[in-house]
Amino acid sequence: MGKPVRIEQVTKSYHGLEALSPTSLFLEEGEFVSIVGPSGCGKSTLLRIVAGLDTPTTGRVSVADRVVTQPETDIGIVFQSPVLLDWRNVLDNVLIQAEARKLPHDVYAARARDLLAAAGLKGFENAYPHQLSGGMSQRVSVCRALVHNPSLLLMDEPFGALDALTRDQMMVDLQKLWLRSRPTVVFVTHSVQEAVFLSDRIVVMAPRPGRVEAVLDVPLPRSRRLSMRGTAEFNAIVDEILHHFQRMGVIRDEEDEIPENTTVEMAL
Ligand SMILES: Nc1ncnc2c1ncn2[C@@H]1O[C@H](COP(=O)(O)OP(=O)(O)OP(=O)(O)O)[C@@H](O)[C@H]1O
Repeated sequence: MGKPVRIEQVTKSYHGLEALSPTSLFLEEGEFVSIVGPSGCGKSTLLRIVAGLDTPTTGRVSVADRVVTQPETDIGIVFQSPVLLDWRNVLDNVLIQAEARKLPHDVYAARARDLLAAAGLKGFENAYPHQLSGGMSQRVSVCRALVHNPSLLLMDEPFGALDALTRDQMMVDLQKLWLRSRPTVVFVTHSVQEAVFLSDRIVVMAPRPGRVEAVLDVPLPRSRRLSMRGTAEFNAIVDEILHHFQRMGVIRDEEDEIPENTTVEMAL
């Protein structure tokens, strides 16, 4: 189970310019929270600060009451690009995290195989990165981020480079993997539908300077199925988020209204 994360009045300025204005957020243990917002609103900055890869200008982040002051070790991170090592096979790429933490190889090799099977990669353990599709490579990255059973999983547009069908499958698979161990998740995405499908709560961010515009609950039952995207409950939440972006002037259409069931992938 994941640990709670407390973000308290965090700001970030670069060269005197405020990229992120005071941001506070509390993530409960095992909660899946997505951050959506236009380019440049500080999503990646906030994620890096939570990971301890960057320091806030003011404010602080704590994970289970311990203030983050350096790169966290009990976390898994997935970026948009899979960053696999070409000379290591799939299993050995997943095991990098375990090796870096000097964890027992046999135990973690079994766990890696189990995760790969759950991610639909059974039979590919000995394949090399150049033999994988983009979706398969990103599945390997997700397994690598989870193999040491982290209490916090941070994902920065992990499916952004994938085609729509692969993204759909990745959402389903990620939900399945998350439900197995329930780490606390911060998931940055430009896809409103992806955020609604996966999240317990969604943070809508506004740009210049980056700030939290709204936080929405997603009270849809789990485990969620792709067909849920056709339901009124699902689309009401999508519409609510889109209206926030309309109000901010981030998206517009000709009549300045959002048509029913609009799919906004990357208008942001
Ligand atoms: N190292 C840096 N030096 C100077 N400015 C930076 C640096 N990193 C980020 N910024 C600025 O901070 C702001 C927020 O950037 P950030 O990458 O967090 O946004 P984002 O919401 O993740 O954007 P995107 O969706 O395009 O990835 C931007 O205006 C960016 O130019």
